[in-house]
Amino acid sequence: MIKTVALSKTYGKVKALDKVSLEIEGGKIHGLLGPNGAGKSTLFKMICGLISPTSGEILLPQKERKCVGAIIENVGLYMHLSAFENLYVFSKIQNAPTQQSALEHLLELVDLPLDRKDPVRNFSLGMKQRLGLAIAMINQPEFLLLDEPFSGLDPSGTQKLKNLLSELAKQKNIGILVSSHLIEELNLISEQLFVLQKGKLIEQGRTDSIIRKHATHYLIIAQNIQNSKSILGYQHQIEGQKVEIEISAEKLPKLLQSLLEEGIQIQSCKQLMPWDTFFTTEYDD
Ligand SMILES: Nc1ncnc2c1ncn2[C@@H]1O[C@H](COP(=O)(O)OP(=O)(O)OP(=O)(O)O)[C@@H](O)[C@H]1O
Repeated sequence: MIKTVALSKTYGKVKALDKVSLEIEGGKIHGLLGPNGAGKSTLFKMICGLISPTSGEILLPQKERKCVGAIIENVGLYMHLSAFENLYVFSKIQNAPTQQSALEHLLELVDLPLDRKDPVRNFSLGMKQRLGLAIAMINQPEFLLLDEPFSGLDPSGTQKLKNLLSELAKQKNIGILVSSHLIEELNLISEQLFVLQKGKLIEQGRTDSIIRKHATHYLIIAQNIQNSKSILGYQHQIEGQKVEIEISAEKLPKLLQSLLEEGIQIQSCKQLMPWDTFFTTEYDD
């Protein structure tokens, strides 16, 4: 298990991380949800030993940080080299085995073809991410820290990476911490969820229960929503064609039915989490 105890990092006046205590368990995928600037990369960098905490502690299962593999910010690949050559160079740097069989095993582990000899600049983003994962696996770590690994991936690339991470957690008993600013990316793959906001851990628990607990806010987009009388019975806020409404999941179908009967042309209806609202505010600033 990796444990952080009241971990804090201050840059001048900015509290990048404020007394964060969490545990990463073997064999499980943990999600780290937070908007830009929440402190996700800072947390990853401190666990990897790239920066030191201002205060607090990080307890690792072994003294050596070799038990942790990571992709932080982005995958630094040698674009002019092949996947095999990249693995060779990174293994050499890390004093790990460089035999063909060891490197091919890593390629197979992340579902990359063994017969691609061309430079990785030709690879899709998903393939580059999976190669980054293979590099993070060079020392056969017990834990993986992946900073925004789904960023920029298309749905199929995202699904492939999700499957791969689930397999690594289950089959190799690896404890994984994956960050994202989108709940959709962490829902279904992460068993445990940590929510960071302005350096503070504002929620932690089972991902499904956190989502269920907050499942009372919806965003409905409809052209003539301002004409609706049905929404008046609920706490709501209208902005143009959008209405943010507080309603239980059980009552929602009835409301949608009433809207249709009123002739409201619904374009979409999406469940909102508190952090969705928070993130929107952040982006608008
Ligand atoms: N080296 C640094 N010097 C000064 N401030 C920093 C430094 N690194 C990070 N910060 C600040 O610390 C806060 C947390 O940054 P961090 O990069 O950890 O957030 P993040 O959640 O990873 O965001 P993003 O998703 O944008 O990468 C931000 O306010 C950021 O500007």
